[in-house]
Amino acid sequence: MASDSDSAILLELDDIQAGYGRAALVLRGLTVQVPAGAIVCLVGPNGAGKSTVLKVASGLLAPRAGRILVDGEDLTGHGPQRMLAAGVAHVLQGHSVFREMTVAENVLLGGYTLRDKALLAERVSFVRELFPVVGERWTSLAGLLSGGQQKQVEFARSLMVKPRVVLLDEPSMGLDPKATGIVFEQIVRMRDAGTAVLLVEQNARRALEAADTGCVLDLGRVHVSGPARQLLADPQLGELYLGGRPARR
Ligand SMILES: Nc1ncnc2c1ncn2[C@@H]1O[C@H](COP(=O)(O)OP(=O)(O)OP(=O)(O)O)[C@@H](O)[C@H]1O
Repeated sequence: MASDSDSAILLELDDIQAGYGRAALVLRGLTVQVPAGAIVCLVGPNGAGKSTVLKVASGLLAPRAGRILVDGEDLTGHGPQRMLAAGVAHVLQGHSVFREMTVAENVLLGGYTLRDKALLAERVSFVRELFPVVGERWTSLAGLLSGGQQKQVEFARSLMVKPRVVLLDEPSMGLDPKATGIVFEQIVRMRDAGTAVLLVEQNARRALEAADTGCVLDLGRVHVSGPARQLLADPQLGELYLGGRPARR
């Protein structure tokens, strides 16, 4: 029988090997666990395979070996549609709002599979409350919003189907420090509202400050993992992976 701590694992990638075409493997025995209600952050050098981990988790890239478990159910080999139905939503790198559509239209695209009108209305009010700017700019063209606001529209769209875990690929990409701060506050709010988060970020220090757990990727595996605060305080990791020494306390 699973122990309490086992049963709290929502998403598990177990000993994953994955790569592209005939090229060498990118992931070489990678294991990551995302507990329910937690933010797990993957950090590592450029090209370490962080985005590849998310693609495997959402079914965009089939692993060559290893298992993908959602709430203990083995979903290895299933595509994005099945993974989304199981509660795994993927917010891709870059900007994916439709600029010529309104915020409302963008968000509602995320709920197009919801047949139940009452449920759709409930999800709309949930995301409008969680992301106030989405509610305030509901009828605006999405292209008129700032980069950070557009990112929140993407988050809102991904939450329409009430996922259990959201995969976020470089959410701060292209944002200034202030907008980055707001986006990370919203990620914490998503977690506090009950959605687990698996996050990939270049801005490793800022991401680890928001995260519960950090995993450092190197050579296609998780090299070190632990409480995010512990990783932030480790001078060697700071030097190697986090762009310099941690701030003195
Ligand atoms: N669609 C693809 N086809 C072929 N190779 C790819 C593809 N996507 C990524 N790769 C290769 O896989 C490796 C890992 O890429 P990935 O994007 O997962 O790394 P990353 O850690 O997210 O990098 P970055 O921090 O630069 O975004 C790289 O060598 C990259 O060139």
